[in-house]
Amino acid sequence: MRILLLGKNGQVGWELQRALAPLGELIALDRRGAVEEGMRPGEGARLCGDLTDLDGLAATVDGLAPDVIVNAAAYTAVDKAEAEPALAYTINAAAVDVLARAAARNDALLVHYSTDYVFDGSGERPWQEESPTGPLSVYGRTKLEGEEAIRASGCRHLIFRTSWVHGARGGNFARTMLRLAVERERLTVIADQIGAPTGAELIADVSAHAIRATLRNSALCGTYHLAAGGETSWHGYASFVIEQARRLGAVLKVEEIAPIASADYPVAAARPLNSRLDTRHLREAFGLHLPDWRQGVERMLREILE
Ligand SMILES: NC(=O)C1=CN([C@@H]2O[C@H](COP(=O)(O)OP(=O)(O)OC[C@H]3O[C@@H](n4cnc5c(N)ncnc54)[C@H](OP(=O)(O)O)[C@@H]3O)[C@@H](O)[C@H]2O)C=CC1
Ligand SMILES: Cc1cn([C@H]2C[C@H](O)[C@@H](COP(=O)(O)OP(=O)(O)O[C@H]3O[C@@H](C)C(=O)[C@@H](O)[C@H]3O)O2)c(=O)[nH]c1=O
Ligand SMILES: [Mg+2]
Repeated sequence: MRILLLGKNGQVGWELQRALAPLGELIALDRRGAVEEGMRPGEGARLCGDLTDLDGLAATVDGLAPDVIVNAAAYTAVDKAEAEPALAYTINAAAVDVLARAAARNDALLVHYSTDYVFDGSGERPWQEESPTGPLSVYGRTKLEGEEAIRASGCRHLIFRTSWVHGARGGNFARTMLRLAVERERLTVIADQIGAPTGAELIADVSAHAIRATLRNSALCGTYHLAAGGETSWHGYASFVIEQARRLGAVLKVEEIAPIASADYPVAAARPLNSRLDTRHLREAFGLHLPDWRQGVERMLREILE
């Protein structure tokens, strides 16, 4: 079996390199691409991993004819996307459309990631897969357009909507809090946005299990919510990170972590207040357990700090 992984050096992509390796021959690309190994030096074809190169991307999938395409690449700078909507659209929607059509042509399974930011954040009930969407930001809107392109293409697919991703490698909220806690005595952190921090390791491992199951049973194809168990606010998340980091011996300057409202934290892109994702469909379809978010965060902190 041949697997094509795009975005291999992002938080999720990095963990997928590990989790997908035992499933088959893995061709992992970042935006710089690679040269396919030929029989003789210089003979290999150029492999494109750049999601802004739509023709290169289609040619790469057709050339490799993979059994599975896993797309971990995305435009993830939420505030910056408000000023760069065209680029965000190309990477999060147009390129995904190209991948979905190529998957359909090559009868490949397409695995893709989406976000809690496709929802408008109203209410307090966890969102289900079929709940009405209503993105508040360019990032959320372009991610939703990517999902819709996949569903319209007719390709076999798995779309995993996840939330608040963290990994030991790459930029994320926990790392930002650790950095600020060294520099400042007081942090102000939003306490009225509720969701679940989810580890890139967990996402990658669940993806590998789900891919194996779906290759044996196409009825499992579809859109699933994939987030760690439990819920918290960004303030609760920050407080846990600081407390655990101290327990692990980190020397931090911070003395106060003040809870604030979203309205008191002006940013370019609006975020949903309710980012809770109901993961029952995923757990039941694949027979998996999703551990509490604290477990993944603690593990990441150990990896960073010990
Ligand atoms: N991060 C989060 O909190 C959440 C993420 N998601 C989704 O999960 C998936 C994985 O996210 P995550 O791993 O955290 O994201 P990261 O930002 O860590 O990784 C995204 C990767 O995409 C790459 N990329 C960006 N533009 C291009 C391009 N034009 N061509 C090729 N690669 C490109 C980046 O490369 P480079 O480093 O070179 O820019 C980076 O390696 C995404 O679909 C994201 O939307 C969903 C919910 C939450
Ligand atoms: C740095 C900082 C952020 N915040 C707030 C802003 C924001 O609402 C929240 C998180 O900040 P971030 O910039 O990490 O958030 P953001 O980049 O919006 O994170 C999102 O990324 C995309 C890719 C997703 O798909 C989402 O699931 C989510 O993880 O915390 C504070 O309240 N205080 C602070 O000091
Ligand atoms: Mg961010």
